[in-house]
Amino acid sequence: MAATSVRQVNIAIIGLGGVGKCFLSQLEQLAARRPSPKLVVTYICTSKKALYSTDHVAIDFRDLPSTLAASPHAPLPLPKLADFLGTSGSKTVLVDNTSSQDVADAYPLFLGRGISIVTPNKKAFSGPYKLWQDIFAAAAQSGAKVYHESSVGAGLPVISTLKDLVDTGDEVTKIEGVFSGTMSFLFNSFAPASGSGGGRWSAEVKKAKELGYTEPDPRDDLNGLDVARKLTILARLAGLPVESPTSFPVQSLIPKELESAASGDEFLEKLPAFDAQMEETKAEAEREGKVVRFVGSIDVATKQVRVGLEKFDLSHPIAALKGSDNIISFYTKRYGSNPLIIQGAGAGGDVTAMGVTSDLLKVLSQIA
Ligand SMILES: NC(=O)C1=CN([C@@H]2O[C@H](COP(=O)(O)OP(=O)(O)OC[C@H]3O[C@@H](n4cnc5c(N)ncnc54)[C@H](OP(=O)(O)O)[C@@H]3O)[C@@H](O)[C@H]2O)C=CC1
Ligand SMILES: N[C@@H](CC=O)C(=O)O
Ligand code: NA
Repeated sequence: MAATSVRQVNIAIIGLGGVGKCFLSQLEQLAARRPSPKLVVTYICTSKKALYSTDHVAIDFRDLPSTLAASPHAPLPLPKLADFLGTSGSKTVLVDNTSSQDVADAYPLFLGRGISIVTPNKKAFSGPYKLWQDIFAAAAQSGAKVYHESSVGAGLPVISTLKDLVDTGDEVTKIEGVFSGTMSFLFNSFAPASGSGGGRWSAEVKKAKELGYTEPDPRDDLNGLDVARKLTILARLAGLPVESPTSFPVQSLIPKELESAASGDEFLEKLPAFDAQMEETKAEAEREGKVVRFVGSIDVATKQVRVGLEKFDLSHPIAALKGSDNIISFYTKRYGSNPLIIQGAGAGGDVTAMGVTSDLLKVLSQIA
């Protein structure tokens, strides 16, 4: 019997933080379970260091991040990286585990060179509408694939579900819910529906960062921009050409006095002095027998997108969420008045990396 040939796909990884490390561990397990195609990691970098060799030899990533810290290489500039990956002679998938706008802006370049992309980074898909168009045009032209499931709801099947609804001809009329793992965690612990417990707002923010739920700079969660980015992505997939995440009303929870904080660390240090503001927001809802939660909605017919605080009865499913759970309801013509609902952890390294790894599997099934 003839031996089965083992095809090879090269993998390049940018970003090795909370999500990147979990992705690497899932990749190792995947490679062990599935001998074909052979997955060869040829490039890994953080913002400071890179591991690669000019002859595209497989990187042994078992001793990371210490080997990476000891590497003499700085990351390749992105156009050089596109050359390096585009000339390897093998199909290549770039995994962007950063929240970098620069890396996101280079997606059309990579895709145009035939390099597929999987990523939890929201910046490319929620940036200027022109970038969105360039990304999908470059992919269509070269045949490279681009998947970003974890850019909304972490590993929850939010994007794939919305694409399936649209691609099968359903009409999405409204999307609403809790889209931030950080905001969900903060309000579920600061203002639980049970009424008991509830730590100080600033302490809960610190905890959310330690648990790996927040953006690298937690102000990007608290100013509502992270949710606005997710709604921009979903609105575009539902057919609304939203120009940017700042083109609709977004409520910020950053105290006015801290808007000019020089860094995320300075912001966290000064936040305890403003706990009374969130205590008042919580108390106001309690006086009405409700809890406050941070939500978003897209009304496709009226083209209205909004992000901010709302009060909910204690019996409402949004009031009863736990931990970092997201809940996302899709109202469509087919589903009528009972929406299709997706609920579960919406932040955290492992669940986010799961979305990235499953995107990689989708790409492999099409290119290898
Ligand atoms: N954490 C979560 O629950 C979720 C995260 N996401 C998204 O996943 C992505 C990663 O998040 P997370 O792992 O938590 O973030 P981290 O801050 O933990 O890690 C980011 C990594 O990216 C690297 N990096 C940043 N900029 C660059 C650059 N220009 N070139 C190379 N490397 C760079 C950083 O390197 P260095 O260490 O040198 O700075 C670091 O290794 C983000 O886009 C986030 O929005 C999506 C859903 C959920
Ligand atoms: N910071 C984000 C991470 C996932 O997108 C969140 O809290 O939801
Ligand atoms: Na998702």
